[in-house]
Amino acid sequence: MDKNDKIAERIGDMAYRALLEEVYTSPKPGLVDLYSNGAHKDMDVSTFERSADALKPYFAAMAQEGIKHKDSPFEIFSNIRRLGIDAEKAMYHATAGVNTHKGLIFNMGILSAAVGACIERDDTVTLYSLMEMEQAMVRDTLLKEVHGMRDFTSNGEKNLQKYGTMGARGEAISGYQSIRTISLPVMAKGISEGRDFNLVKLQTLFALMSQVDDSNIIARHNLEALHEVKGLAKEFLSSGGAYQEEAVSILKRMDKDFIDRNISAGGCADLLAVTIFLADLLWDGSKEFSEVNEFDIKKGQRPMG
Ligand SMILES: CC(C)(COP(=O)(O)OP(=O)(O)OC[C@H]1O[C@@H](n2cnc3c(N)ncnc32)[C@H](O[C@H]2O[C@H](COP(=O)(O)OP(=O)(O)OP(=O)(O)O)[C@@H](O)[C@H]2O)[C@@H]1O)[C@@H](O)C(=O)NCCC(=O)NCCS
Ligand SMILES: Nc1ncnc2[nH]cnc12
Repeated sequence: MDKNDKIAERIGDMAYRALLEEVYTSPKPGLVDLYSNGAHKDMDVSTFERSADALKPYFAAMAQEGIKHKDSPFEIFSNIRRLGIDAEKAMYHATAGVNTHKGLIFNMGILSAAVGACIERDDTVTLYSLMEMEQAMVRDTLLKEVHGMRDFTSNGEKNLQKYGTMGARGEAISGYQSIRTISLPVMAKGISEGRDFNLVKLQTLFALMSQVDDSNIIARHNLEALHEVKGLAKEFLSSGGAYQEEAVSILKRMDKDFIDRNISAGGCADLLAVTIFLADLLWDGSKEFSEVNEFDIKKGQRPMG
């Protein structure tokens, strides 16, 4: 295995671990975790584990595409879209037809490829260089697709037509603004304060739920439900969030409520997984996050231990 294969494999492994770190975060109201299947009758933790196993080689293959075509971002994106379709098929095969990570494949696939391209081009990756590469890869193509959309079949497409919300595509088009401005700073602060990582991940999830237009909530309900969930998340955060003494009992009660009402913030769960991946990739744990803007891939160095 040559150097590039090793880097691609390491990126795939980091993506894989981020998927497991996300689903193991507990208790996540309405979502699958170690205590409950949330508002999902068709999946549990083992479904996500099987899906993550199946997807790992595809994230590595997408990183390889980034490495191979570092100077032609358009080519990277068109190549990984084909891989993305194959990854979706592998996901459905591993889960017996359940959609665990369709949206995640899109966003983690794009970023895995962008990481590969940055490392091949610069021997390192920063948040800035990563998002610059990602924008060169996807922005024009996705903007054209969204503006030229005529048939609205998927949940996200129906949401776009009905409400103008952009969902997973919107995150990619914006250079993952929700992650750059909401979740990554919360996660980095929690890690640098030495807090329990499960609580840091819960705090990060709620920061996302308080602001993100989650397609899953909209598709299952409407904008009113989305605004209600954002309000509940804001309330939870303002009473101390995941770091308050009563956090777990509050979240378990909220889980029952979300299950009864079929509320699931699958999009925010995806963004949590991507945030974990980026925190692992970009932050070596030695400095305050705000000071850090040049990162090497630290072989084996992981903020989460
Ligand atoms: C570009 C696609 C993602 C198009 O998909 P779609 O048109 O459906 O667009 P969205 O609805 O916006 O996104 C689909 C999934 O993305 C996640 N998501 C939702 N909101 C956001 C957001 N604001 N930011 C980021 N990501 C978001 C979410 O995925 C997760 O939830 C799914 C599991 O939950 P569940 O409720 O069970 O979902 P369903 O089974 O659909 O509902 P039920 O029937 O159960 O009620 C799971 O997918 C998680 O990942 C949204 O569901 C993409 O699909 C596409 O076009 N792919 C083609 C290949 C490609 O372009 N690849 C690029 C390179 S890899
Ligand atoms: N833990 C989870 N539960 C439900 N949907 C999800 N989508 C991504 N992660 C999820």
